[in-house]
Amino acid sequence: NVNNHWKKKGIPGPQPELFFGNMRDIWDYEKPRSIVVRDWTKKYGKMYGYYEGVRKFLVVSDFEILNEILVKKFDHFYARARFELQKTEDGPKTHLVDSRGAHWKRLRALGSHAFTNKALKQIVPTVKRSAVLLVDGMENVHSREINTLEFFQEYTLDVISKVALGMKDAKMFHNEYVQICRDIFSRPLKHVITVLPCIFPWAIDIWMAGLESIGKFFKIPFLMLMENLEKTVAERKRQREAGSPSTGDFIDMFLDAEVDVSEVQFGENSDTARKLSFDEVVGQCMVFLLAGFDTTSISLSYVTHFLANYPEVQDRLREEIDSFSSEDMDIEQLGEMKYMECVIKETLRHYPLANVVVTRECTKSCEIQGYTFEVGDMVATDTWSLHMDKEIWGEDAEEFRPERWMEESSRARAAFQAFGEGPRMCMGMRLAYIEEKIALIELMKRFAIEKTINTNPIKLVGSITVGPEKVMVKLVKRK
Ligand code: HEM
Repeated sequence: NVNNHWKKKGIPGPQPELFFGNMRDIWDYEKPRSIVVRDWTKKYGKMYGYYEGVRKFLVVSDFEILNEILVKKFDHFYARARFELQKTEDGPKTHLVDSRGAHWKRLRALGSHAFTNKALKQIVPTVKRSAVLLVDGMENVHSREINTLEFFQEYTLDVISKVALGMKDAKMFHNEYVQICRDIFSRPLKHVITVLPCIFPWAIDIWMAGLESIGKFFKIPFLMLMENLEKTVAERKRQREAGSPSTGDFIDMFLDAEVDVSEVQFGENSDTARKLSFDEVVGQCMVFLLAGFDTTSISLSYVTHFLANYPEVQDRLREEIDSFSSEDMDIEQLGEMKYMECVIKETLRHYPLANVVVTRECTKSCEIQGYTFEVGDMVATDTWSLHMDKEIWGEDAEEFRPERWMEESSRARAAFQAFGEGPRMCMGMRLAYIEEKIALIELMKRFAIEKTINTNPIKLVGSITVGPEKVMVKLVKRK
């Protein structure tokens, strides 16, 4: 019986049921998987097992073990666990987030062109313009009570549409991608499309082929997005062939990018292409669009929730902002905004919204702290528990206290894993900080954020990420 796997190994965990395993506990959009997993950790400890259908996950929130898996023994765990909807082998359309081994290494190396210091510097003016449009939009709301999440979704999509897809004329609040992206992220695990492959993973390749053909007749948000992106990239290729100059956005960067393959041999399968194929360029754009949209907007909305609840934090942050002349704000100045960084980090410590993506699959057997990991074992990280661990963060771990980041501490840097950890950690972290900082500067220069009767509590929802259903606050114009 596959659902006996953990029991046989002496690993504790919630009792699975036939076929579904523990899936029925974690498949609701209204009861995010990460929160259920965190509650299981309280019951079963820092290492336990559960099942998504017959997919077996070992949940880890022990810092030392996580550090081994994500950093020190990365060469034994260089693959992310396959998502429910992922083919068994990498193919020409496999994108960065899903890819493995040499293929991943090459996509990562080619994608990193988008996040060099030079590239980020060029992005700053675009981000600033989007931030001003954002607060203009907020000012136009009559009641002054707003759901900040909705606004930040418009903002992050505006930024990423412009810097990644070169959509210079994208109109904030009228961007056709917003709804498609919202639909993609609100798909619960509890859907026949995802549940069946968890129960019958051996049929995944047939299932995926079927989905691709059905997708031509039904409006599946993800496939609609891919179709749009394919058209955009094809159009850009045509323009370039006709002699148009580079626009400097991610599409051009990816079409230009080349990598020296001798440096990127990795894993068991080799990959010798130097450039990205058409499908890979489309895949990179999709990954950056989706990864950049949801995470950053959710993170910003949580920040406004805390700022509304902690006026003293808000005052201190505003003091910092006012002490900089924001007209010529560049990357260096943004880097000097230390308190701002503490506020963002402390928020992400409380709400590590993307931990579902921080999974690994064992690719070479090894032993860690007495436990033997076998090839194919899947590890899910419970960042929510790690971030509230009193042994690491102290007795006040559950308090929202940005100052903790300024204090001397023997805590390992890697104890903070909102962006994952190790060679496979988030690629867009620096862009996320830049976007968040610039949005908060513009927002707080213009408004004070106040609590209303609808601010608390926030309800957490999600499947791939965990976000607030909404964050209601009142914006009061500063004199
Ligand atoms: C607050 C905002 C963000 C958070 C909390 C976040 C979090 C994460 C996490 C937890 C992972 C998995 C890391 C791991 O497995 O160790 C990840 C991966 C990734 N993120 Fe982010 N992210 C954010 C913003 C962004 C942005 C703005 C972009 C790009 C535009 C981006 C691009 C990526 C990519 C490409 C990966 C996959 C990396 C790989 O597989 O090699 N992220 N992110």
